[in-house]
Amino acid sequence: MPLFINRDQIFAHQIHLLEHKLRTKEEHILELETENAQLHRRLAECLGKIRQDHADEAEAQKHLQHQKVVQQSTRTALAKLLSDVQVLKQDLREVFAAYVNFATELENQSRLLLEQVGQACSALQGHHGSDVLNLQDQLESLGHLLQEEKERSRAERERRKILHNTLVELRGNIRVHCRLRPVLPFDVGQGSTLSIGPLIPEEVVQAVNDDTVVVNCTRLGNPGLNKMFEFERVHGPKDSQDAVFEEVKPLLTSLLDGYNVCIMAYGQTGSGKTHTMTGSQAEDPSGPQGEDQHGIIPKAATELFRLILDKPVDSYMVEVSVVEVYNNEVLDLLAKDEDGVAIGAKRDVITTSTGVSEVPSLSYMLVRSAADVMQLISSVLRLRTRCPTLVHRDSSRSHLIVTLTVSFKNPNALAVTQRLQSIKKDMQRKAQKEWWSPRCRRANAMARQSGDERSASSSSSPYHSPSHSPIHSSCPSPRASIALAPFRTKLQLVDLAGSECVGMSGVTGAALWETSCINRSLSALSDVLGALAEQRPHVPYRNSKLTHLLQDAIGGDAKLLVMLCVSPTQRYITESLQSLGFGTRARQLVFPGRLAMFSLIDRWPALFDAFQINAKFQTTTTLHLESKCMSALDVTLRSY
Ligand SMILES: Nc1ncnc2c1ncn2[C@@H]1O[C@H](COP(=O)(O)OP(=O)(O)OP(=O)(O)O)[C@@H](O)[C@H]1O
Repeated sequence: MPLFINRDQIFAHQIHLLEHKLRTKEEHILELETENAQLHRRLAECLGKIRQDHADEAEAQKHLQHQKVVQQSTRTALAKLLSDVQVLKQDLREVFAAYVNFATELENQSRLLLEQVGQACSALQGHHGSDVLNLQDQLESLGHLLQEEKERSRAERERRKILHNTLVELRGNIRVHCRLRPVLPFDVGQGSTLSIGPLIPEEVVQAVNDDTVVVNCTRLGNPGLNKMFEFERVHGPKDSQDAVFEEVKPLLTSLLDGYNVCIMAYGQTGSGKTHTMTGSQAEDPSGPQGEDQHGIIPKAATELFRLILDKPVDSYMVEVSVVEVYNNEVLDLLAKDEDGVAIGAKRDVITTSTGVSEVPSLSYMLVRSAADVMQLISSVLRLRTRCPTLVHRDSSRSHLIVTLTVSFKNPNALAVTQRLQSIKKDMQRKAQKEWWSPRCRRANAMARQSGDERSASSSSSPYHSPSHSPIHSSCPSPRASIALAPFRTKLQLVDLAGSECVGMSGVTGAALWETSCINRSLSALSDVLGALAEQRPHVPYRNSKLTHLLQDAIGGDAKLLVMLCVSPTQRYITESLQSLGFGTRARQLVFPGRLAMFSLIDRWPALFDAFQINAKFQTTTTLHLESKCMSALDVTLRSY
């Protein structure tokens, strides 16, 4: 069989072999290239490392160089320091040597000086010993004199204090303050047909200073005539509620001192009585209006509880009663029916056997804070009788009397207040029976100053009889007289109904009857003040329920403050003059205060005993007080 070798196959085989070889070579080349690349990379790394080593070496060289420099400078500094230390050591040695020298020298000098002083002293004692002793004696006696002077000035200060308190107390038994309200829109508006004034309100009443009001009466047919009225304090239209209360505040202290206190607002309708007593939002005096807008009642309650806070815990208890006097009837505004609804029950006023006015079955509420008081009052104020008048659309037609009764449990306070109460009753008795003669008083004082105290006091003054002295005779010893029951004083806060005339208020029918009742009770109040001022034996307290209710607060040693509220415009000039006249008459009650002053002079010894003041001081104080009282009386009499 022929052997055919296909050339194409051979070529193909060779090509295949060659391609295989070529691939193998190419793979070998690739491997070599990869190896070459790795070698290149390692070479680069080695080169980098060598470069880094070079840099590190350079840095180390630099550092070494720096170290060498530092070493060099340290060595130099150390050498300098060593030389300085050597110098300092040398200096120190020199200073120490100098100090030793100086100390030795000083010691020598001191010794020398001491010797000289000793020599001088012995020389002085030898020559002037008696002078020194004299000087010492003089110094000692001057010390004694100084001590005596100090003692005298202390006693004088005490004396002044007693005198001041007494005079303030006696002068202040009745005070009249006046408050002018600002001109308000209703001073023109409605009722202009009845108005006697012009449409543009003309201010005719003005406060000229702190204690004087002037009324321009030109339009009343007195051309160019100005009437002047003086009161203890006059508040102008710009005076705030706070300023008004500031003048009233001291009465709260008197209340806790054991005196009955009454603060009443008097004036025609719309003159600002309710604003002054309760604040303008009368039915919610504890409400959102600022405290500076509160009237005397809330502020007095706050002050009372503030004062009580300073006293021992639980030594005082405060109860509130609220009544209104309407058409000469007393209505208990705290009385409630079975359902607890306030009804304003009718009550009566009586005078007890001890001469105190009382309202049987009157409701009292125990209060523990001013907020309690105001909550109570605001809850009953809506019951108060009101009626719109031509002058004031929210006119109160009744007298509102808020009474805070304070009960004292403190026996010391009780002792003092009981003594004062006894004196008060005694003075009231005497003031009603007898009339004081200035000439006799002056004779008494002069007689007593010349030492004849006993004869003067027993012969001419009706107030000197020991039988009338509550402390000497009618009262048992002070301690024995202290009753166990708590002692009570009353703070009566009164918002009187308006004192306007019927024509001005424009009321008719039932309201006319109301107005007539209001005017009658106010005139009864005026009569009571008049009777007290004139020292009439009978004071007509019982002519009206209002005066009967306020009996304990008017006269005697009770403190009464009448706040006259006055509208400033021409339209109300007649009412304003009437109010100012009422205030002026009330002020004349100062006179019984003077009587009380002399009644008290008779009782200085008893009072001094009560307060354990020593005998020598009693004598000097009595003489001093009497002479002061006499001059105060002379001034008063001249002003009458
Ligand atoms: N000093 C005052 N400052 C600002 N407003 C006042 C002042 N006094 C009174 N007023 C305002 O005058 C108005 C009448 O005052 P208020 O109700 O106090 O009179 P009133 O004398 O109590 O009258 P009434 O006897 O008729 O009850 C009220 O709107 C009150 O806010």
